[in-house]
Amino acid sequence: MTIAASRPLSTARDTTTREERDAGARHGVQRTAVVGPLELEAGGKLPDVTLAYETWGTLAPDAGNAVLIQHALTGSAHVAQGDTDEEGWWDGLVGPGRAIDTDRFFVVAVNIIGGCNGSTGPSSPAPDGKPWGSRFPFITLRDAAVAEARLADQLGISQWFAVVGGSMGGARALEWAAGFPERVRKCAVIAIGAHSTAEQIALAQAQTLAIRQDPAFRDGDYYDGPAPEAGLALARRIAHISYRSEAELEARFSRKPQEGESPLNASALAERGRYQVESYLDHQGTKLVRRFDANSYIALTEALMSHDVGRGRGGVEAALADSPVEFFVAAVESDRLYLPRQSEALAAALPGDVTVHRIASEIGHDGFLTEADQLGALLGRTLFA
Ligand SMILES: CC(=O)SCCNC(=O)CCNC(=O)[C@H](O)C(C)(C)COP(=O)(O)OP(=O)(O)OC[C@H]1O[C@@H](n2cnc3c(N)ncnc32)[C@H](O)[C@@H]1OP(=O)(O)O
Ligand SMILES: N[C@@H](CCO)C(=O)O
Repeated sequence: MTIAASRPLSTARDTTTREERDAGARHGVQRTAVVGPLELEAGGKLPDVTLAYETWGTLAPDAGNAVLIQHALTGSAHVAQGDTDEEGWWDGLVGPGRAIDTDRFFVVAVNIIGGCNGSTGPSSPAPDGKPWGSRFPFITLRDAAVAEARLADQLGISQWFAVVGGSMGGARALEWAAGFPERVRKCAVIAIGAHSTAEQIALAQAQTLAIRQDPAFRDGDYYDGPAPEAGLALARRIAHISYRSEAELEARFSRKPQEGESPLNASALAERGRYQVESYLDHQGTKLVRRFDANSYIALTEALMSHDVGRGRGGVEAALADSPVEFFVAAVESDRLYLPRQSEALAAALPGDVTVHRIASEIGHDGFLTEADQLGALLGRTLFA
């Protein structure tokens, strides 16, 4: 088998301490690995990349049971609860006896480069010891796959049994399949198309501008002062509307006022009470601000804007037409951000007759998270049968 190693293994080193290594033997506990310098697709360079990752289950002697799970925009490597107290974001799908059965598979999840959950990102120290901030280079999802391939080398995994992801995680999975076809047996691409569309880029730009125009942003060098929380919260509101369907928002909130507030009764504009849906979006914004870095939000949103599996490969069809990978494609029926027809177009570009599985949900894009049981049933009778 050809291993498309991204750089010599000798430059990659695992820097986990003894204690971290012992902790890493427990499932769902974060570990880190240094995978060396990374020349980036768009021309920049990261001198020494750290990846945070978690694992569940046991790697088979032939390393043939390894599954890589890729998180979405604001996700982390904590896919499943494992031996920890913290719930995972795909607990319904990953765990003992689940569709991705950790009694059978060795599951790995990696925090993407550019993120803020343990891997090298804008809030990490640059070589001068100060946070990267505005100096953090532009990264693409392809760069992320290259870095992750080095981690796979360190873990002794020459080929994944499967790479699975939803939303931005699906785009990352697709990048793995296109960039390292010999290293991926099966690939599940959920709630994402082959490339970002004009509307997805437009919505993303509104989000990044919301952050950039917050006075606290200071061109991204805000780590010695207040964070651009208002901008990040506004970005999340814009995004969250696109993650939920019109029908779900209407059924849940309609025109109801938030309890104790009156949207029509105010003596001044600034005092107007909120509709329930406004309060809900405020809450989603506040929650994200507590757990996510604004620069990472921009870096990853712009990486997702650049998503195009056909870039530099002669287009989407040429990138995938002769792929040896077995693909699974799924779309959420009510997704208004990553439309099911975009998943259909992806499937049409893949070799063979690839069915687009429909996740029945009224919720919208976030259905790939909320309908984990349904997705598990679909994966359990296809890729993971
Ligand atoms: C694949 C990935 O990597 S993604 C990683 C994980 N991502 C996330 O966790 C993203 C953030 N979370 C989400 O997007 C969603 O919570 C999901 C998709 C995970 C789950 O969706 P749902 O269960 O439908 O939750 P929903 O979006 O409705 O949010 C419920 C919250 O809104 C709050 N809420 C509901 N109505 C109102 C209101 N009128 N005013 C204020 N808050 C409200 C609830 O109290 C609840 O708060 P809590 O989350 O702090 O407990
Ligand atoms: N709720 C998901 C949606 C993006 O796919 C996230 O925040 O990552």
